[in-house]
Amino acid sequence: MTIQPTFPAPTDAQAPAEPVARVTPMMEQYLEIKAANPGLLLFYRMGDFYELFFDDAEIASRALGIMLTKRGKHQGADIPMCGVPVERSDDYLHRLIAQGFRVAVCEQMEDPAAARARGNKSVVRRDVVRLVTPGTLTEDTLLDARTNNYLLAIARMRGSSGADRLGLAWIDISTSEFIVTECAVSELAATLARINPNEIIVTDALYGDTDVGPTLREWPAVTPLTRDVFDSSTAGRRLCDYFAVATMDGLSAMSRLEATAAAAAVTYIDRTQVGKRPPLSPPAREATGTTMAIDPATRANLELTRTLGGERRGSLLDAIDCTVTSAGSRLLAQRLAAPLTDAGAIARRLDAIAAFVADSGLRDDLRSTLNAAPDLSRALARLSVGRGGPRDLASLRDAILAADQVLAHLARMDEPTQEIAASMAALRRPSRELAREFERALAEQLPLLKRDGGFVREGYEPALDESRNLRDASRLVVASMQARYADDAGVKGLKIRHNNVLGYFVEVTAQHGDKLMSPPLNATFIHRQTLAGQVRFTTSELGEIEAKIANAGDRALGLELEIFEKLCAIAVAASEDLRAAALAFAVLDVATALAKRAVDDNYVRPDVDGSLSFAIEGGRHPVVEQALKRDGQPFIANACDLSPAPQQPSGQIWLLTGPNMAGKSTFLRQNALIALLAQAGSFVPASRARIGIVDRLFSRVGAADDLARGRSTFMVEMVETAVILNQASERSLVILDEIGRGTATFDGLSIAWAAIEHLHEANRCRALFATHYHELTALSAKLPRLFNATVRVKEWQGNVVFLHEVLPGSADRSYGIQVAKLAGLPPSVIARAKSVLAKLEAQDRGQTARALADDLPLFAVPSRAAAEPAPPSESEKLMEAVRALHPDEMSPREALEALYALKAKLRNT
Ligand SMILES: Nc1ncnc2c1ncn2[C@@H]1O[C@H](COP(=O)(O)OP(=O)(O)OP(=O)(O)O)[C@@H](O)[C@H]1O
Repeated sequence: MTIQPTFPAPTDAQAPAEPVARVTPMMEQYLEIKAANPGLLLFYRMGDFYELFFDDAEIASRALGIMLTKRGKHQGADIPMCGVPVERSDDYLHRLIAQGFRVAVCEQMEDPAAARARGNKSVVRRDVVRLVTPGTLTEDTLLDARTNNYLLAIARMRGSSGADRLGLAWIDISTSEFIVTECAVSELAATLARINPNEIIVTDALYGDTDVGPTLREWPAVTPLTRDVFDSSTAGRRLCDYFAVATMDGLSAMSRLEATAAAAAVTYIDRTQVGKRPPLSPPAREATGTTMAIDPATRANLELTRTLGGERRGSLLDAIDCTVTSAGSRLLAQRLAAPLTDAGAIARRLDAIAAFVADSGLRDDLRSTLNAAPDLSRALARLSVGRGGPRDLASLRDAILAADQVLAHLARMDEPTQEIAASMAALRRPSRELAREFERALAEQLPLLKRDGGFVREGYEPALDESRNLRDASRLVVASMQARYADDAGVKGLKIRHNNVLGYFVEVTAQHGDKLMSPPLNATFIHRQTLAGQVRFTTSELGEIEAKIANAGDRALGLELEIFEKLCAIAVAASEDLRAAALAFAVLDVATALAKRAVDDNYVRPDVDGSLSFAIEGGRHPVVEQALKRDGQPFIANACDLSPAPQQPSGQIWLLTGPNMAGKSTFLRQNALIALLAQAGSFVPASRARIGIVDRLFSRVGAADDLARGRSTFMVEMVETAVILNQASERSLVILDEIGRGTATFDGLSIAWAAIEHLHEANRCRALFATHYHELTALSAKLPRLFNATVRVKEWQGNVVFLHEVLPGSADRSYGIQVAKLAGLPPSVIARAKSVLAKLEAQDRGQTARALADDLPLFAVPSRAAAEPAPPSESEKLMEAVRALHPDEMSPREALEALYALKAKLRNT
């Protein structure tokens, strides 16, 4: 089966399109397979190498830095070729996938001898056994153990309200996770940023769409596919087929849109694995609005899982992650990426952490057991797609043993919390008999590959023991032959050796060669090879023994492989229970790790509820605090209260002024991160925290151009600010750092001014606003929920000392020149800057601002209703309805229904 992208993908390497005339049979076969796999590089197996030809060869040699050679001619021209050794192909695949290529792996499907037997011109049968794409990897060597590897499918349909809706389905085949949800087109960017898929599949119509296309093109690996993969009328059948069930009822109640995306995802997996179906959990439906919405810019700015430079080190995840298993690390990353909005669910996570904070002995015991437990879900996934090895079977056995140890530790708890109790139930699910069977079957030392044999324990299978004994006995015979031959020939140094070309052979040094080649010894020793220092012989007796050894060895290996398949089938049949146990390990790892972080770094349990509170005492920035600690510096804790009156005397919007380098940005980010950690179900770096559920987190911090999209620094800043002012609700938390600084002073001041008024009057959200425009502090006189705060510094002998303390009030100056002096600007420039500043200050910009605050009508910000455009006329509605149709994505029946609906609308106008 082949994937048929309907557009020339960037990785497309086209073989020549001319008719295949007078080409060698092998080239004919190559071109046929290549044509059936457009858009993919073809790894064409030839002996110990995968070879690439034509454009593929040129692309791969450039991408991998390997030599480009040529082999034969095609249509009179040389055929470019390059190759990678099969043994190291994973490494090359990894590099190609990382660069956005997709690869079709074509294997030899028969022994070359079998092809030769068919005739001289016969070509070895070959077939594509697997398409390697970024979202469908299962090999450990190609995966990052600590992150999920998601394939995500997006389907589009017209929602009941008339607006387009998107159905999303995402799968990690290396862990079997399968989730579906729906979202609006406007939510797509944030949802994708949260899931962070490694590959996205869509219809080519959606890829080229003006609404959705630009968001998709931000992602490196998007694979457009033909419409049939996203056909909603066959979605149910394809899902039933994949899960081998008769009806979809048991597969959770998905919407039609979700089912369409889910079916597309499983169809693609089916195709890339070429018929092997990795077992997947039934699709779990993620209800909309259950997670905190965080747009991509905020996610990037807050450096949740990666820093702005793309590193894991220095991110929030890196700072708090002390999990001991890869699955735990993946789960923690997922939780941070998708904080919850349900206070009950958050409390369940926090209860588990609290239990492990309270009992350090239990926590340590669990962590050391988990540390030794294998990555169960990935081992299981490899086994189920036929790429597992003996060590994966051992992983299953060891995981079940570890489950018993974990249960024994947890039995010490008087009353396990709900999350812990659920994990315990999951750990009891896998059959213990499976572990015992594997224990009986598997040897102590295991080879990596099953084809190496030797992994079944002696005594497990009598027939296997018999073959092995025969093989080993024959080897002993060979050893005794060596002594006998040495005696017969009178050559002490005679040796019997083995290699893959000659098999067993007798070897003597060159000086004894003639003796063995002359009568009478030449009747026994048949000359095979003369090397510089040695001469090699065989004997008929040696040939017979060799055949016996080979037969017994082959039979032993055959039996071992049969046993492997049997054990594999047992494991796959138990996969649901094993997956549940794998998740329980991860949950316990995360809970104990967060408990350890809480104890080590002094984090507290936050109160998360349905209020609009935001009261942090002694708050710290988790990443900066750790960095300072490494340098032996203390972090100065700060409070922040954005709760609505009457609980607090300040205000829901804090306007933070203060000198450069004082710690404004740190303060803003730490409060956003505390809210995020709390809702992800973690303790937080503070001495007390009460947080009313935040539905969306917005930030506008830092400045970077987006030249790739043709946006200047200021444009990026304004686009992000626009999103906030248009979308933030009363439940949102907004942090804005120095908006307006990227343009002329008065333009910037005016924009910042108007933005604060809008946040106060229209959005009514909780917000922190840092600025160098001290004029803005005048606004607090008019806006009752605006509160001025400042970061304290001390001046000492003309220098500025940063105290990093946030206090009520406003800064009178920025100390920019002092900071510039600290940074080493030439003294002449500093002196000149001081005199310019003195002149500017004499003009007193503050006066103007105060006048503005007095003059402007307070409610100059239009209310939401007033800002809304007039309702559309009937004919506009009709035109909108036509525009929203996507004929390429409709079945004939849907198209007909749409046509009737339009006629009905026309009658209403
Ligand atoms: N609460 C704190 N305790 C100790 N050190 C801090 C604290 N806050 C910030 N710092 C230190 O001060 C440095 C500057 O902080 P930050 O970038 O937040 O300042 P800023 O006021 O936003 O500066 P600018 O206005 O120049 O952007 C940080 O890198 C950190 O090392």
